[in-house]
Amino acid sequence: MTPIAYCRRKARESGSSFLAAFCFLSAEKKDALTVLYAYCRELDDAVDDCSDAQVAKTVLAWWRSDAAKIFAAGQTPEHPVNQALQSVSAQFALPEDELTEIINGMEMDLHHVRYAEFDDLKYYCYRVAGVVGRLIARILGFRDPQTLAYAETLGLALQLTNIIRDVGEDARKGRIYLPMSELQRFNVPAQTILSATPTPAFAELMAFQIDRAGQTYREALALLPECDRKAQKAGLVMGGIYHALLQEIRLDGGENVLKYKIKIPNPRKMRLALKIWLCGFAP
Ligand SMILES: CC(C)=CCC/C(C)=C/CC/C(C)=C/COP(=O)(O)OP(=O)(O)O
Repeated sequence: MTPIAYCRRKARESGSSFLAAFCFLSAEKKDALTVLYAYCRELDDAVDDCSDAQVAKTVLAWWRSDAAKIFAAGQTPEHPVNQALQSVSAQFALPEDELTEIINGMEMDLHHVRYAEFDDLKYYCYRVAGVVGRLIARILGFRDPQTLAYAETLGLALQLTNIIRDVGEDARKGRIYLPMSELQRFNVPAQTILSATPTPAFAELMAFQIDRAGQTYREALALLPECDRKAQKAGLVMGGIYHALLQEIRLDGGENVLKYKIKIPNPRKMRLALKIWLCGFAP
């Protein structure tokens, strides 16, 4: 199997919310985003598949050394995803530090099961999603460098939405991403989340989290220069799909994230993608 065929299969099998956004792109950009997606997915799976943090650390160290070969003259990485990324990085001038920052983010996840302040959580989000946004923006193309700031902020909005949607699932793994200072401010003991027993205080905490994530989409969009709107359309579709997910969570009452994972059905995702591609996205 060729490296790109491997990445396509990996992306297809993931059933990600974002693949609908790739449909309207040229084959070249679609393949590049598929390779970047496969890289993020492989790293995520590598960590998730290890029940022991020490083993996960070793696996990530292997990925770090194999990914370094992408940028080392005359070297070929061993993993098919890194091999595919070698061509994509050269073609779209992807910076090494942004690609390795994603590995740093995954590693952070092994040590941090709690974040004290929102700024600590934001730093994690930058590493696992902000840089992904920047890399996506580089593949899609831009004229104004401020587009990178837009993409980084949209990455934060998406990651905050993901954290909100997955509060219950993460709690079952003993993880709470919501900042501890905010749990205290809203009088929500960690045990409420870990034992999945919604309370009025938890509902208020979630309403605050949902509002802030919504505000982050608006901040991101305000940063996108007009001249790059067309080139960045596929990223806007990704943002639109996740923004619709945030609205669903809000309409569902917010606190139900403790009980089940809210999803947008595939046909609605495709309709949304087409609508945003044709008419734009205004959160
Ligand atoms: C410019 C731009 C587009 C910025 C966004 C950057 C970006 C895609 C960040 C990833 C954040 C995220 C929530 C990943 C989950 O993916 P998943 O496939 O696990 O999601 P799923 O669980 O909803 O399918």
